[in-house]
Amino acid sequence: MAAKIIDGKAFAAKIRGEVATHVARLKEEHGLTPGLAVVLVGEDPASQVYVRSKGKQTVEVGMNSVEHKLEPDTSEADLLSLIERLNADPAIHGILVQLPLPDHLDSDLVINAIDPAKDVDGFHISNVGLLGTGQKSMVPCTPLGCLMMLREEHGSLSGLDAVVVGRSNIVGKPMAQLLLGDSCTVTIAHSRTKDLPEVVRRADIVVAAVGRPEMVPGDWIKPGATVIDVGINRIEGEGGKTRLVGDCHYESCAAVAGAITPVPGGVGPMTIACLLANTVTACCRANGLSEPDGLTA
Ligand SMILES: Nc1nc(=O)c2c([nH]1)NC[C@@H]1CN(c3ccc(C(=O)N[C@@H](CCC(=O)O)C(=O)O)cc3)C=[N+]21
Repeated sequence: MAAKIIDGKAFAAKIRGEVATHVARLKEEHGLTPGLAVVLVGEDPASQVYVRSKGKQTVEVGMNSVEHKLEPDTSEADLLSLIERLNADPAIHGILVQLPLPDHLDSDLVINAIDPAKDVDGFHISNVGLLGTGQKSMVPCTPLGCLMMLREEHGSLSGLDAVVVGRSNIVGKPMAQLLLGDSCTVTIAHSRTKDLPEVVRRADIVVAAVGRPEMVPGDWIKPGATVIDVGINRIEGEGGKTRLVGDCHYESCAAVAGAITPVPGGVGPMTIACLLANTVTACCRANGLSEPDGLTA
């Protein structure tokens, strides 16, 4: 059996279309233009690529995009004062500080300095707590994108066995909370998990978010399971060229899974679409307006 390939690129384009419709309505009916500020400290080339593509897509859906590029040796005090300014700026509805930050900056401190209402990454401790208790929050973009694809694929997720491989604060933990919120039976597995292959084999839904290239082989996958591959790893390919691979071994997993997300073109584009969706949601909440349906968890 060959798996259905979940087209994250097409799904993300659909989400961006819905976001654009809401942005147009906010402008027309309320004179509001959602604004997203992206803060990048240092010059990591991969980060610069993401920041550029976020900025481009933000403008394409009709929102304002502001980029702050800071020197790699920027002090914590300077970064915190920029965040304070953005917190106080009524034209800015979403703030994203690109991670990882250089080592001399305390990322927990920096993230928790963002106004939770503008924390479109959903990384502030208030948003983490709200999500964990089932209250309205800003939901982290990558897990939100994964949830949207899973709901589209399955309809109801109720009662399904879900295994999340990886326990990071940005993907694994919030992903597990969202799956639990949709009534899955959730296991969080990680590098110390005993009998990892056996644990993964139980799952109707596998979300791989460990950051290790092609770590999950097809013979760990239950036939017919849905595989969501969050990994984006650049590895050495043939002839010295680099290529992108996920955390799952695509060929072998696709041979047994019922459905699978490719890398690239799966979770990555959905992450950016959800960032735009979160910015519209934040703008609506900030102005006491009803928020778009279907763009939140
Ligand atoms: N505060 C913060 N929030 C983030 O959301 C965040 C971050 N920091 N730091 C860096 C990571 C990385 N990230 C990606 C988003 C989309 C693609 C994406 O669209 N990738 C394309 C391929 C891109 C390529 O070809 O390199 C795809 O998967 O199809 C990739 C990576 C968001 N991140």
